[in-house]
Amino acid sequence: MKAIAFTDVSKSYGNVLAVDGLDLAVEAGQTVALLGPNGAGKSTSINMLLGLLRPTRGRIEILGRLPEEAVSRGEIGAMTQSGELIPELTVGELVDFVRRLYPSPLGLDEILKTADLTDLVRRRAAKLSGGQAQRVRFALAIAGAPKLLVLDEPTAAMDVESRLRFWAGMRDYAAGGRTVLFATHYLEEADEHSDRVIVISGGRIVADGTAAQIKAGAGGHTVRFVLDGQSSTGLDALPGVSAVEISAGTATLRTADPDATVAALYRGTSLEVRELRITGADLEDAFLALTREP
Ligand SMILES: Nc1ncnc2c1ncn2[C@@H]1O[C@H](COP(=O)(O)OP(=O)(O)OP(=O)(O)O)[C@@H](O)[C@H]1O
Repeated sequence: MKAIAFTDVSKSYGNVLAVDGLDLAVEAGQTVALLGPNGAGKSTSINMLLGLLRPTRGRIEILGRLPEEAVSRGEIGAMTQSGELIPELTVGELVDFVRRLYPSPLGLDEILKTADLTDLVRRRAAKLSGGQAQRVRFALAIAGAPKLLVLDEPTAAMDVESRLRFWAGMRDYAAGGRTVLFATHYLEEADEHSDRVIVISGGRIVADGTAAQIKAGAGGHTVRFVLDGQSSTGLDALPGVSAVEISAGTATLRTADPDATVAALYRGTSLEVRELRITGADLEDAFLALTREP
């Protein structure tokens, strides 16, 4: 049984097609990053997965059930982009209150430790910083020991320190064989904290694999050098080159064979090449290549 199964799922808002025929299967135990630019359809997909929105077409199953059923059985924990905390309650009261609503919750101490809130247990919610409040939302999401944890841009309000603590907690939680799906704009988070990256753009999946596979699929390497005012004519015909961009006097060549490209650049052109740099494609290059508007 799959943890998440989308079969030909679409969602329209009036005449805006937000999600366009999504097919997606996630095995139990995977940690999946959902990556995409603004408006790609990430939140819409997550809200359908949580049973908060119904698809216009297609079918969604979570752990073999309809999303609403999985939610009502406490099998999905979620951290969405909104969600008010009750300001008068302390962190400890709030977490304990929510965990008691579930049939087989995690222990209070375990939740507080996983979300790194032990030192804040007596702090009132009204006095929490943005990053601390996000860690409380994370604690509430894991309180019922859900088999599937869904996080929509979980680190949006967090500083670097809070992010590190948050990801350590998420990894602890996932390590117990649970399934995690998180949406993010941060490529490095997808790279570091997931074992599968799904890139969506315009409501469709445009790439699906490990971060390494997606990087490799983006055209291998980048050769950059300072071109200044010299002509860029012919750069796109150099061996291996699949794309050329000129920006602020710098030429960026995407190439499958950086050695051949550089050799031809020196031997086959009369350009004065300065500050040459060769890099492997990173996830950001891949992401931009995959989600560029046609
Ligand atoms: N309630 C709504 N009514 C009308 N259009 C909507 C609604 N919610 C989302 N949309 C549109 O659907 C598309 C997908 O939006 P969605 O919020 O799912 O994207 P996203 O990938 O989560 O974006 P972001 O990264 O900005 O949160 C966008 O074009 C958006 O404007």
